[in-house]
This record gives sequence, C-alpha cells and structure tokens, in this order.
Amino acid sequence: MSYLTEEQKKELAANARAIVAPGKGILAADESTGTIGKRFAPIEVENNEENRRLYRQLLFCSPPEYAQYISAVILYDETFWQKADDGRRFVDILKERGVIPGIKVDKGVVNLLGTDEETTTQGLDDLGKRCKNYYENGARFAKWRCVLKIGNGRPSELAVMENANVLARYASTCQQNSIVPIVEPEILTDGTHDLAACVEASQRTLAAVYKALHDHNVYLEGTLLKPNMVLPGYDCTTKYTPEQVAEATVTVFQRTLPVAVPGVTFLSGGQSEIVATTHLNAINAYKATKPWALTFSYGRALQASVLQAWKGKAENVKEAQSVFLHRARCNGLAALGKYEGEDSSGAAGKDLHVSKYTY
Ligand SMILES: O=P(O)(O)OC[C@H]1O[C@](O)(COP(=O)(O)O)[C@@H](O)[C@@H]1O
Repeated sequence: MSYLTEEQKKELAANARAIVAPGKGILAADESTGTIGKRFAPIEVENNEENRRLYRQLLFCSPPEYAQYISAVILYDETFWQKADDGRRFVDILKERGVIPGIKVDKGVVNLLGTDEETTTQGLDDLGKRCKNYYENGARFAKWRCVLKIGNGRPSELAVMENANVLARYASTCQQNSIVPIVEPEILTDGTHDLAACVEASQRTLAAVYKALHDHNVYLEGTLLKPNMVLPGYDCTTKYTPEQVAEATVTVFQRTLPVAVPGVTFLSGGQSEIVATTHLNAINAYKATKPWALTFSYGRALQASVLQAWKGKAENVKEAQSVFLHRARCNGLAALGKYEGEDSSGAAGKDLHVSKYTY
C-alpha cells in the first residue's frame, strides 16, 4: 500500500492553510502564452518573452505591501524559471516576501467526442516528474483547470465524470510529490440560464469531484478548491443581488464541500474587478455555517486595471503597481467581509467576460 507519510500530510495541510490565511488570497498570474497575448492585445503590447517577463516583474516586484493581501501566486512554466532585472529568480523574490509560489500544471483542454463542445483537460502523462522538479525548484502548490458548460443538457454525465476523475488523478499525483493541488472545476457563465441552473450544475459537479477525490485517496486537508461563484448565465435577463449570489454559492458548498477542505479560492470568471470583489465580500458577509476560508484566486479581476495603467511603458510601472496594491487590498478586505465598495466608473468597473473562455 502506498500512503502519504505523516510528514507529507503535515506539510501539505500547513501550506494549504497558509494560502488561505485570513484576509489573503491568490494572484493567478499563470496565463499561458496564448492567453497573455489576449491580455496584451488591447493595450498594444507585443506578446514576446521579454514583455511577458517585464509584466510579471511589475507584479511580483511591486512594493512588498501587497504580500499583506496576496499569500500565493500561480505561475506559468515560462515565468517559473524567469528572473528579475537583478538576476534573481521570480520564485526566490516571491519567497523572500513570504508569498508562496505555485505552478499551473495542466496542458489545456480537448473536446470530448459526441458532446456539445464539452471538454476534458490534458497533462497527466508526465505530471509526477514535473511536480517533483517544480517542488525541488520552489513550488509548493499547483493548479489544474477543468471547464464545464451549462445549457443543452450540459454539463453531461460524461463531462462531469471525466473531469472529476482527471482532477482526482491530478490531485493524487501532486500530493505524492508534496505539492498542494488546487482543484479547479470551472463552470463557465456563458448562456441565458438562471441562478437555479447554476446551483444545480455546480452541485452535481462538486458532488462528483469530491466523490472522485475520496475514491483516489486524496488527503482533503492538503487541497484547496478553485470554483466559479454560483452566478446566473451571462445573458440571463433576471438580475440577482450580491446577497442572492452569496446565498446560492454558500448553499452549494454546504451541500457538497467537506469540512476537511481548508478553503475555497474563487476564480473571477469574467466578472468586472469591482463585481468580483463585491461578490466575494457578500459571500463572506453572508451569515451561515461556513467552515472554510472563502477567498480569491483571481486572474482577470486582479490584473485588468493594472494592465490598463501599465500599457507596456516603463514610466507607468509605479502607477500600475499602486493599482495592483489597491485591487489586492480591496480583495483582501472582501475575504474578511469588510470591503466597503468603490467608484465603478474606471477600468475596475469594466466587464471582463470572454465568450467560451476555454482557449
Ligand atoms: O486559459 P489559461 O491560460 O489556462 O488561463 C486560465 C485562467 O483562468 C484562471 O484559472 C482563472 O482566471 P480568472 O480569474 O480570470 O477567471 C487563471 O488561473 C488562469 O490564468
């Protein structure tokens, strides 16, 4: 029988808990080369290796105050090995600031035959070897994203079962290499469906994910969940208050998420920066039994106004860093239910939805 050692379990649980420490969350800066190109295009920055390095340097080498709100950063393989201008690896700079480096280990999605554009996620083959190498070079957690859809019978039973199983295989491989797996079954918001449809799909998905994690002997205390918030479809005509979103989201977790899991780190999923912060705040302010930390792991919702302020220009770096600190602080407050709102007329109020966000 092969089991995790007590030592491994202790380390995994401690790292998972540190990532979801009160008032802190994750910066998801793990955009693959294609995705970061889509972020650079509107600000007319060429998508080359040096510009990607300069942009990630802007974020990670910001004045260290951001580490009060950002516990961890998810990196893409290229960034994981990159260095700042002073020759130090980004990973070492993050560690020095008390920020835990993590790594995206999935290799993107492929279509499932006989389904309406449903997908599974690839990357299992050499995963153990890659995890070992990432651990030896400073990573303490990983992320793997699966994508599900609502509408026309979706998510199908096949998509739910297949994605739950692949997430469980990924999680067990990570843990065998002392890496905390962040389990990300993202249900996209595309569609006209109402909030109840997202409740149903989220519940069915999460129930299958935790059954599979259990079947694969994954140590839940050493994992984190990165789900979508429970939201109506992007084109739904009914509008819901943040309190209704909070109630739906927390209810889904109460029905499916074991207490052993230390925390939930939400993806932003194309919500504007301010809406993503407002919803996170409402979820934390909502009075109910919530035995998990409920915080953020935002990509777009932590970076959109930073990119707008930067525009690829060295003279804008300072200003862009202060915008980053502001967003990090707002989300840190929201993770405590203490965010008081802000002016939504600027870049932070801009909708970030990308139709069929699968890439
Ligand atoms: O398509 P990619 O490059 O794999 O990236 C997907 C992105 O989605 C996320 O999982 C969540 O990001 P959002 O907060 O923008 O929804 C990020 O961690 C990641 O950068």
